[in-house]
This record gives sequence, structure tokens and C-alpha cells, in this order.
Amino acid sequence: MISPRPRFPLSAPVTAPKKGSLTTKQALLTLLIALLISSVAGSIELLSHATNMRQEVQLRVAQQLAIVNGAAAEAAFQLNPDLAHQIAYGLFSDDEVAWVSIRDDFGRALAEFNTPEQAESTWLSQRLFGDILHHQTALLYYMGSDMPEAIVGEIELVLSEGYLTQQFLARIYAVVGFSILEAFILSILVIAFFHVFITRPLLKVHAAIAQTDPNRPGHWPKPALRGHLHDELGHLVDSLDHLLKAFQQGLEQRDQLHHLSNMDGLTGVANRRHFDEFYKQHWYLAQQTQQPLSVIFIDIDNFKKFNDHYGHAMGDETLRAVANALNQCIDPTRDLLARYGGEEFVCVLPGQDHDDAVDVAHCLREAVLSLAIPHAFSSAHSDLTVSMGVASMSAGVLVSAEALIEHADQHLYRAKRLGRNRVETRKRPA
Ligand SMILES: Nc1nc2c(ncn2[C@@H]2O[C@H](COP(=O)(O)OP(=O)(O)OP(=O)(O)O)[C@@H](O)[C@H]2O)c(=O)[nH]1
Repeated sequence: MISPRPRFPLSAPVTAPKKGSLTTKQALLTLLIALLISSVAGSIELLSHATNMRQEVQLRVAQQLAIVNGAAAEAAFQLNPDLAHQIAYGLFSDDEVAWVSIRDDFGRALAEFNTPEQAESTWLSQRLFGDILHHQTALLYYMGSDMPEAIVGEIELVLSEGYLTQQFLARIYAVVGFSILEAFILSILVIAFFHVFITRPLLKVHAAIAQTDPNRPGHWPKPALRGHLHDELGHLVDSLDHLLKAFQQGLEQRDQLHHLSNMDGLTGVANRRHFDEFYKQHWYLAQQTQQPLSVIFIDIDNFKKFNDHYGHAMGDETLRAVANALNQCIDPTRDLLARYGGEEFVCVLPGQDHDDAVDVAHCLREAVLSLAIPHAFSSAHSDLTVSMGVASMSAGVLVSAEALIEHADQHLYRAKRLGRNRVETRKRPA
């Protein structure tokens, strides 16, 4: 049976990224790596922010306490609650101060401000600011140049844990948000880079391979990858090109060998092996499709005498001429002319009924006669002639492959007996 050729392209070229595609995998991987790097960098940045913020707060509180120390000492020395109130209020007006108290040297409060509702302390706020919330400074009063400074009271201040944590979280959100944005932008840039420089050229190579005719691999549409001539992708395409061309050469050699193995070396027509395959194949086909099939056996008359008198070389030359003449009467795209052996040829005519085959046989006989090859020792004619036996299998009539051949052979034998240079047949051999 004739096996159907595989269709091509074998698969549709891939042009858009799909789930599981290289681009998607690259995108996910890049995003993951970018997020990982961003979170590590963000964490380091957060640690540094926390350290800086603690230092800033401590410095600011120390400066504020130093600034108000003189005035607060004056208020404590004079036991002036209004002045103490004023100073404490100034400190308390800062949002980060939760509690402030100015006391005299007996510990009595001259002024005190307290935030009524404090946010609950959390593990994070305690870890970050727990140890820097409480500040206490002695109030030093200057008594004169020859007297030492006297402690006249103290000022105590507690920072708002919730407010500091809020400030810190606000910074965190900004840092984290920026890191995520950075990761996304970086990912998009990397993905775009990989897609343009790696994935897209690879897709081009894939599309070219998918479009390649498996029967003509050497003629594949080799993709031109601009900018990749000397890199790995360029080398990949070159290697593929070499491989496919070598493959093509192999196929051509195989076809050539196949052709040679099916050809008769002397006459150039099909050999017996090819005839056997072709005949078997078309006999089955004729059975299946209910089509007629005809066979003609052709034998050169008195060829032994021809050889004996004109020489074997002349005999060879004549066999070639006869084969060539016979070939003129058949349709090589449909029929087969083969050398059956020695000076005997056979014609297989698929789809041709008895009448068609007889017409072809007459054509064959006349074609040989028209060669006008002198044969002075022929019993049939002064020129070289052929005898033929025709057998046909009509559409829908079952005749075995062997029987059909046998019938054609018998008719040929009869043609020889009846004087040669003739076509013998029987209309309904079965
Ligand atoms: N030159 C040449 N002769 C061949 C070749 N093959 C077979 N022959 C000759 O063909 C001749 C066939 O002779 P026979 O079978 O007796 O048949 P014939 O002499 O043609 O007689 P009929 O068939 O009865 O007409 C033999 O002499 C073979 O040597 C070949 O390849 N070249």
C-alpha cells in the first residue's frame, strides 16, 4: 500500500507566550529573584532606618532638654509653676512626647502634661524604641561664678511609643512600596531583554523547524537572526543548518540507492524487483477500488539467433532500443514498464481495461517494428519483432495476482506458437 506522506508544518509556529512558555517561566523566575533581592535589600535598609531613627530621636530629645534646662531650672528655683507650665507645654506640644513633668528639688511637680490615651505597646515598638522612651535630666541652676551649679529640680520626659512606631511604619511602607516597585520595573526590563534577545529568536528557530518539510529538510526556511551571527543562538542555527543539510544529503542518497535498486542496469527501465512490488501494490488497490488492471508480457522474437549472429554487444544495444521504444507507449506517471528477465519485458497498466490494454499492446508492437532493426534470422519478419500476451482483470471481477500473470504468460506463449510478431489475448480470462 502507498503510505500517505506526513503533512507539514508538523505543528503550528508558536508566536505568543503561553502558560508554561519560556517567557512565562523567565518572567516568574525574574520576578521571584527580583522580589528576593528587594526584600533582602529592603530589610537591610529597614535596619539602617531603625538605627538612624533611634539616633535622631535621642539626639533631638537631648537637644530639646538642653535648651530648656536653664529656663526650667529658673522656674524650679523660683518655684514658678507658670513658667514651668510654659516650658513643659512647649515640650509637650511635640507629638512624639507622651508625658512631661518639671519638678522642684523636693520632687513636687510644678508642671505636668500627659497624653490621655496611649496606643498599646507592641512587640515591635518595644524592640525598636523600648529603651529610649524615658528621659530624665537634673535642672542645674547657675548661682554665680564662684559658686558650683546647684541641682534645683528635674525634668522628666517620656516619648510616645505609638507615635514613634507609627512614624517608623510610615517609613517602612514607603521603603517596602518602593522596593516592590523597583522589583517590578527591574523584572519587566529583564523579561523584555530576555524576550527580545533570547526567547523571540528561539521562537523564530522553532517556527522555521515547524515549517520544514520533513521530505526536504535541507530546504528549511533558515531564520536570519540579526545580531546573533556570532553568539550561541547563531551557532545553534548554523549547527541545525548543517544537520538538516546532511540529513537532506542522506535522503537523496537513500532515494538514489532506492532508485538504483529498482532499476534495470542495462535498459534503464524498472527491474523485476520493482515490478513485483508495483504489481502487488496495484493488484490490491484494484481489488479495493474495484478498478480494472491489465498486464502485458512482451518477448523479443528469436533473440537467441539475433545474439548468435549479430553478437552479444549488439544484443545489449537492441535491448536498450527496444526498452526505449516500449516506453513511448505507456504513461510513466501511471503505468510501469519493467524488464521481467532476459529479453522479456512486462507492462502493468493500472485502471486500464482489456480494450485499453490491447491498444497499448499494438502500440508496443508497432513501436518495436518501427525501430527497423534488421533481423535476417527471424522466423517472423525481416526486422526485429516482439510477441505479446495480454491479460486483464475487469472491474469487480476477482482474479488472483498469480493467475493474472499466468494468463498473460499463456497468451504470450500462444502468440509465439501462432507465428510471433503478434498480440494474443482472451477477453475474459477469469
Ligand atoms: N545480449 C543479451 N542477450 C540476452 C540477455 N539476456 C538474455 N539474453 C539472450 O536472450 C536469448 C533468449 O533466447 P530464448 O529464450 O531461446 O528465446 P528466443 O531465441 O528469443 O526465442 P523465442 O522467444 O521463442 O522467440 C538467449 O540467447 C539469451 O542469451 C542480455 O542481457 N543481453
